[in-house]
Amino acid sequence: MADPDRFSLAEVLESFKKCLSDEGEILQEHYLEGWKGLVKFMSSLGSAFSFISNDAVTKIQILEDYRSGVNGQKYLTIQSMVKYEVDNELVDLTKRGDHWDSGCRTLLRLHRALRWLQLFLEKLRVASDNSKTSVLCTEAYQDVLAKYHPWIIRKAATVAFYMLPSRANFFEVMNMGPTEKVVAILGEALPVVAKTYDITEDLYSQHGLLDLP
Ligand SMILES: CCCCCCCC/C=C\CCCCCCCC(=O)N[C@@H](COP(=O)(O)O)[C@H](O)/C=C/CCCCCCCCCCCCC
Repeated sequence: MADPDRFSLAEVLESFKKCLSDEGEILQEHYLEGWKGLVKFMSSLGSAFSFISNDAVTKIQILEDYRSGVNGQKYLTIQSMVKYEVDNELVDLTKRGDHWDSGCRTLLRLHRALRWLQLFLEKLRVASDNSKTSVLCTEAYQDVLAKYHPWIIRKAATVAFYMLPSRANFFEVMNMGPTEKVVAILGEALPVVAKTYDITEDLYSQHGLLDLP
């Protein structure tokens, strides 16, 4: 029987595929499922990564709480969440106040990390067997995510990245079989992740939500 606590890239990919509706909406249930799958992967990397997975878990939980709350219907899709929170002034737009943990602000943090994931997976896909995942991960982090983090987080993240296993061991943890198969799955996963990212980026840009504090 499949171990529900074991990371499966195929399941993560399936969740991100399912989160895109035919109408171009992003279903939060599956979006968050994809993130939960990624957190499983982080958990298998050891305690040096706990501070990162704890932050992701906290943010996933905030969004899950909205989804299961009295206004849960408004949180079915990212689009409906944005509309509901913006229309009802439930988002702190310029400085942290009563709505510091709005759904929009919380999801923005995951959305930015999704861009990191997209870059990292692309680097991983095209890298040679002897490439260091620590270098690939650091490059992707510096390119897109580091600018949003204070010095102390950047430092801790960079130290943690040094603990990453080799590309071969990394692929083993991915639980997907031989390298060629993982590379093929990554090729399939990337457009899905990119589309999810692009739709969210456009939506947030239209509403002026890309710099939420
Ligand atoms: C297909 C499988 C291969 C790749 C698997 C990767 C698995 C990655 C899983 C989870 C990624 C974690 C995402 C973390 C979300 C971070 C959100 C964030 O930016 N939070 C910061 C800002 O929040 P607020 O303070 O404004 O509330 C927060 O300060 C950050 C705290 C923790 C550090 C975040 C560093 C993120 C580095 C990117 C992930 C590296 C994972 C490496 C593992 C390969």
